[in-house]
Amino acid sequence: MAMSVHQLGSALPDFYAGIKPYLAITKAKVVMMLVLTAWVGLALAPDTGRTLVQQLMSLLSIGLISAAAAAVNHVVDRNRDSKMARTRHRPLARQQLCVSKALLFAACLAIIGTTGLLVFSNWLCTVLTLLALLGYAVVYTMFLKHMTPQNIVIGGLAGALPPLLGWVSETGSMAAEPWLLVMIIFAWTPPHFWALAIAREADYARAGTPMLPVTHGIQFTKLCIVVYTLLLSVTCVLPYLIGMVGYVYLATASVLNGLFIFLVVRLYIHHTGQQAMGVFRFSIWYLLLLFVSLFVDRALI
Ligand code: HEM
Ligand SMILES: CC(C)=CCC/C(C)=C/CC/C(C)=C/COP(=O)(O)OP(=O)(O)O
Repeated sequence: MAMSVHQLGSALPDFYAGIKPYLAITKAKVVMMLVLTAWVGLALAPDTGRTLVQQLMSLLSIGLISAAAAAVNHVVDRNRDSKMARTRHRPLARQQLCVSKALLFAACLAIIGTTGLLVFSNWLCTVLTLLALLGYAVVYTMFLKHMTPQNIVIGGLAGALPPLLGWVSETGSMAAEPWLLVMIIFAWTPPHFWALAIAREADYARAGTPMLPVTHGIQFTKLCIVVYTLLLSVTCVLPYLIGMVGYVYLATASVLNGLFIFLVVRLYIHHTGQQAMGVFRFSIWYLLLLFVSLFVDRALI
């Protein structure tokens, strides 16, 4: 029987309430950023004559596998998440979604994503994306995160891989250029995360997670943030130096790096929790604008 407009109007909120917990465990905004960086890797790769549909389906598949990794992270961390103010509202921490449903959802995302990559991309891209999934969901979430304050430095490699995944989805082989983009995200991750960890230090201490500000103190963490931000600024110049991109990128990167260095040095000198959150929020804009500038630069050449 056809549904009336009135019935449809009341069914839609119910449907949304049903899928909301599933959406929440995908870390959708982070995944969108990961897909953007994969897209840039794809756009900068040599043209191999693939169709737009093949390219978009490859990016979608990388996004689905990343979302699966995020869902597993929610399952594994549900008890610790329930002890932290920032994460205690999460569906698994609040027992609003059960483990088996979340794992089934993650498996579906991973299977659809893997099939998508095999059909629309190539085996090397598929294997590397699955390695990134394991790197984040197993190596980082199950082991490193709870073992060492270097957790996010080593585990950060998984989140840094998407530009390489995008490139390889296009070419079927690795090259130095996408590795430079991986290195940029790799160097960006510690300032990105440690700024937040400083602001949320008490939360991490309560959950017993050995994040750097908890184990080595806030002042030392701020020093590490400054060191990684300087390393990031140097790494950012490399794509220009090897002729991969031009002045639009270089100018954008210079302004962004200048601002980032200013903010982290200011944080080092006089610290407030508010400034640490400012650095964290800026880090997200930084990566977004840097990768958009790579894209624009290439489009203008
Ligand atoms: C091991 C590596 C990383 C760690 C530990 C980390 C940690 C975090 C944490 C704890 C948050 C806050 C989430 C919240 O408010 O609940 C966050 C937010 C975010 N991260 Fe990362 N991150 C990492 C890597 C990345 C990577 C590689 C990207 C993208 C390329 C990224 C993009 C973002 C974005 C866009 C947000 C904001 C999300 C929002 O507003 O909901 N992160 N990150
Ligand atoms: C296939 C592929 C590219 C996989 C990468 C997957 C992925 C979602 C990486 C993002 C890294 C991230 C948000 C880490 C935070 O985890 P956390 O547990 O420290 O943060 P939380 O406390 O907010 O959960």
